[in-house]
Amino acid sequence: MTQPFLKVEALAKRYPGPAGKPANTVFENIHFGIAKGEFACIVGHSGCGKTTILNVLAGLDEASEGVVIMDGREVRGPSLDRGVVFQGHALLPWLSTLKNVEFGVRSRWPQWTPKQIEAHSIRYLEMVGLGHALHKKPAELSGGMKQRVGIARAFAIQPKMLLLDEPFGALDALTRGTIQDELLAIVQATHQTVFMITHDVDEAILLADKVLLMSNGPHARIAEIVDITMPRDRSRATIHHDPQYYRIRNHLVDFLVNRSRDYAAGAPAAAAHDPRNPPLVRPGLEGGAEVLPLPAGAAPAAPQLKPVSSASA
Ligand SMILES: Nc1ncnc2c1ncn2[C@@H]1O[C@H](COP(=O)(O)OP(=O)(O)OP(=O)(O)O)[C@@H](O)[C@H]1O
Repeated sequence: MTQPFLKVEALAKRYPGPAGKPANTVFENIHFGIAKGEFACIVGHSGCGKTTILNVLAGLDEASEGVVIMDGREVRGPSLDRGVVFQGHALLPWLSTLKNVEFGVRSRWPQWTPKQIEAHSIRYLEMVGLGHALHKKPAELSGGMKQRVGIARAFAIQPKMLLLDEPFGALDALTRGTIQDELLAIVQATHQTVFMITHDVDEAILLADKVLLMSNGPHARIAEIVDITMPRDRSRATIHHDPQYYRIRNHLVDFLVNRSRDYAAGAPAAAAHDPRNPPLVRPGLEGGAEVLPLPAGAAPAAPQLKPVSSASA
């Protein structure tokens, strides 16, 4: 089997317990892979450790155990190979939109001339619809515009991997939808490899090739990996017409409402044994699970989810 572009093996994060008490294990036994050009979303309840995992992938935090390999090399510390967009936009307030993007571009290609840096930066700002706001300062921008600058800045350094920590979490629904569409278009055009945290199941289905479902903490793990096999040319306006949409959505929502807790309690996927429901999930290797195809005749109208392996991309 070919190695995934990003490989996460046996990752764990533990914080020391109070004197004499055992360590607090946030998550452990985390295994997954992301292929080049793949868009992976991670979903799970608050506090299960999603941001910690993203920070470890970014090289901004260290895991207590395990290893992250990207493009054949172990991740040890931050690098311009990985672009990060946080929920808070993290722009430099004294610099204009353009200068904020140029800052990253200059660090990436220090040998470029100012003209090259400017042209490259403008191209990415235009991609997110900010060609008209190049010289505005962050304070003059709306929340959505600031987040667009963050996205343009991250894409402009052409990272090998883009890490997005709930980038649209603070935006109103309309703005969020528009930027989701823009992100979808840019990712389709650039074939960017992406790891994104979201709490929004619909956002995950719209954007992702696969969704990693984390069980509740402590001792959280990747309980299931769901391949989103709907055609890649998705749009918010039409995605719910796809016959797979509600089956996948119900599966993800049911995980968050019921199974995430069951996995945490050590009794995963009780629904899988209910004869009224076709088996959908079975535990996989190393703490993951596979989403299985429907048995023949179980739900003739619903196209099947592609089987996935828990420990590889
Ligand atoms: N310094 C620390 N000491 C002990 N526990 C910590 C420390 N820092 C973080 N944690 C714990 O690690 C857990 C994971 O935090 P993290 O922010 O990664 O979760 P999350 O899934 O991203 O949550 P959210 O969805 O709310 O952003 C939390 O339960 C938090 O209490």
